[in-house]
Amino acid sequence: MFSKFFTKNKSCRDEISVESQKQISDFLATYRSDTFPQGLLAIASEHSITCIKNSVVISMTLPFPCDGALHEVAEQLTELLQQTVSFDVDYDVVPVRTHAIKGVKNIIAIASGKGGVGKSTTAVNLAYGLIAEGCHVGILDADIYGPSIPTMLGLQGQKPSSIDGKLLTPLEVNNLAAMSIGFLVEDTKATVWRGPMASRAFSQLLNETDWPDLDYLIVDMPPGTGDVQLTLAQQVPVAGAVVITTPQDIALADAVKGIAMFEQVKLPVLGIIENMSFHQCQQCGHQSHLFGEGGGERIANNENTPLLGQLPLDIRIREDADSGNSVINENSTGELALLYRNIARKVAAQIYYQLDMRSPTTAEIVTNKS
Ligand SMILES: Nc1ncnc2c1ncn2[C@@H]1O[C@H](COP(=O)(O)OP(=O)(O)OP(=O)(O)O)[C@@H](O)[C@H]1O
Repeated sequence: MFSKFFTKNKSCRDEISVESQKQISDFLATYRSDTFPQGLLAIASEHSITCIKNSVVISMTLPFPCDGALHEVAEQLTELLQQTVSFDVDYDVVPVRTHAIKGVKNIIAIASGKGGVGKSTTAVNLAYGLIAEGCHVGILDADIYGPSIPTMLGLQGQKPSSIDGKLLTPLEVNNLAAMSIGFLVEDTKATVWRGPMASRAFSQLLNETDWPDLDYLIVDMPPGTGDVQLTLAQQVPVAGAVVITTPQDIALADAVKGIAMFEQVKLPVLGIIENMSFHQCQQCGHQSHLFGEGGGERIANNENTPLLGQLPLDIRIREDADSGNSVINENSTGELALLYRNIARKVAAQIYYQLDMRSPTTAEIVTNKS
């Protein structure tokens, strides 16, 4: 559970007019958006409306992090009522599959059929995006042969400690718990490992880390669809996988192989992210589709999986990744940060709508199948 937006101060509660109460309730009952396709109230529990120091506060518990989406609702209500409206939310994320990784609720695998498409960069920014949306997140670098997460988090050269001599304490940066083989061995040593050795090392990393309480653990998978990737996909109790691609035909063909690999091991695919979709001119705003256009959408349609978002080829993303920073930590409401946050929220929403038994849509899918 995670409480935000507001510190409750029960001593200064005012009366809220019946008319305002009704206006808010009507608005919430009919509100629909990408994040809340069935409405906000359909997934909220314990909802109440109070007025504190002349501001309206809507309290509720929701099943996935969505601060950004609630911010939009609050803005619209503030406009409607001509009075400040904010949310006081608890997020109650639950594990959608049983597993033995202590502290971790849901594992999300970030994969790509092809190397160099920006999988690790996207994994890091999605992790920060989920934190910005209001939940607790960790990242595990499973890219045993080319661990880049330590550099992208600005943690190169740092080593995890151990309190009991058995479990490793993950490193932490900007509220993100992180573990990587790159913290433990030199890059050159890991690259010569053969398949079984690599998957053993990964399994130790996953199971012998003392993870704090995490709503989501992002696992940055090694690129490709070979034996190592297949073994890892089977080894990790993944809730769902996200496939990163660029718009080139060759990357798209490999992304389709990635989706097929997850289907083979019966892991749900949450959707596709198209990275480096376009370049936007800083001066005139013109968008050039350097690597082709519409490919991510096409394969999403063909594979019957959502296109979770399209990210630009942008020098700020590259510079931040190289210097251990993130556009989200620099400005969590900047244009690029919001793109990542929207995608992160969609990933969390997909887990709920597709796989969480509390969701009416999950129940529907299960009922239809049986
Ligand atoms: N949207 C983007 N805009 C600009 N540069 C990007 C973007 N996404 C990734 N990059 C840059 O592209 C390079 C490759 O990215 P990254 O290491 O994340 O790819 P990867 O798919 O994880 O690679 P590998 O397959 O080797 O693990 C990095 O220099 C990164 O900063």
